Amino acid sequence: MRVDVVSLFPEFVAQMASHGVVARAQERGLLGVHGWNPRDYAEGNYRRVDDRPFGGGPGMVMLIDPLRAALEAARAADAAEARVIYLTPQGTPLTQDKVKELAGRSRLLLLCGRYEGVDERLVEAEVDEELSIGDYVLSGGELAAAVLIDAVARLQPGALNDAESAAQDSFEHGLLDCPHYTRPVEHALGTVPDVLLSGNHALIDAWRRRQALLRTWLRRPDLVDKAALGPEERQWLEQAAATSPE
Ligand SMILES: NC(=O)c1ccc(NCc2ccccc2N2CCOCC2)nc1
Repeated sequence: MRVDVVSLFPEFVAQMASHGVVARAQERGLLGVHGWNPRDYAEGNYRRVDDRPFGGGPGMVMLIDPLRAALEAARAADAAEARVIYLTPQGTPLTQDKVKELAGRSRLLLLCGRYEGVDERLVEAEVDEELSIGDYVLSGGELAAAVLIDAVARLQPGALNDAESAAQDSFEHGLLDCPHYTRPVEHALGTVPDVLLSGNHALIDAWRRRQALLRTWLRRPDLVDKAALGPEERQWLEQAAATSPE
C-alpha cells in the first residue's frame, strides 16, 4: 500500500512512520509513506499557504492552489488511483470496519489541515472522504493521519509477526479486549486467573470471550448491540448482567 500525506509538517508523519509496526511494514515493502509539503508549491517570495477567511473571524484558511499542486504532485508519483481522505473534526467517525476497508486499497492520499482548515472548494473538488478519529479538536490533521496510517499498516499482510494478533484484535469482533496477564503468577498486585494457567484452550478461549463481552457490556453498551452475539452469548450476558456489581 502507498500512502501519500499532504501536510505543512511532512517530517512529522515521516517521523511516526519510522517507528515500530509502520517502520517494519515499510522495511518489508508492505507500505510506503510519502510526505508532500504545500509550501513547496506556494507562489511568491513569501510562499503563502494560508490567507484570511472571507466573512471575517479568527484564524486563517489554507489556500487552494498550494494544496492542489501538492495533491497533483502526489497523484503523479504513482500510476495507481488514490483515495483522497481529509482528516477533520467534521468527518465521519473512523471505525475498525472503515480501517479494514481502507487497508485493502492500494493507495491513500491523506490531506492534513492546519489553521482553521482548508478552503471548501478544494475539499469539494479533491476529497473523496472526510474522516474523524474522534470528537475532539487537534491543532492539525497530522496526528489523525498518523493514527490512520498505523491502523491500516498493522492490517497489511505480513506486517504483524503473529497473524493471530491482528485476527485476535478486540475490535476485530466488535468487542473490547479481554484482560491480559503475564509472569509472575504470584505478585503483590495479585494473582493470575486459574483458567489461564489450566492449559485448556477451549476453556481459556471461552473465558476470554466472556471477559470481553462483560467488559464491553459494562464500558461500552453501545457496542454490544452492534456485535453479532450468538443466542448463547446474549443469554450468558443477561445472566452476568443480572449478577454484575455495576
Ligand atoms: N478529530 C479529528 O480527526 C481531527 C482532525 C483534524 C483536526 N485538526 C485539523 C483540522 C482539519 C480540518 C479542519 C479543521 C482543523 N482544525 C485545525 C486547527 O484548529 C481546529 C480545527 N482535529 C481533529
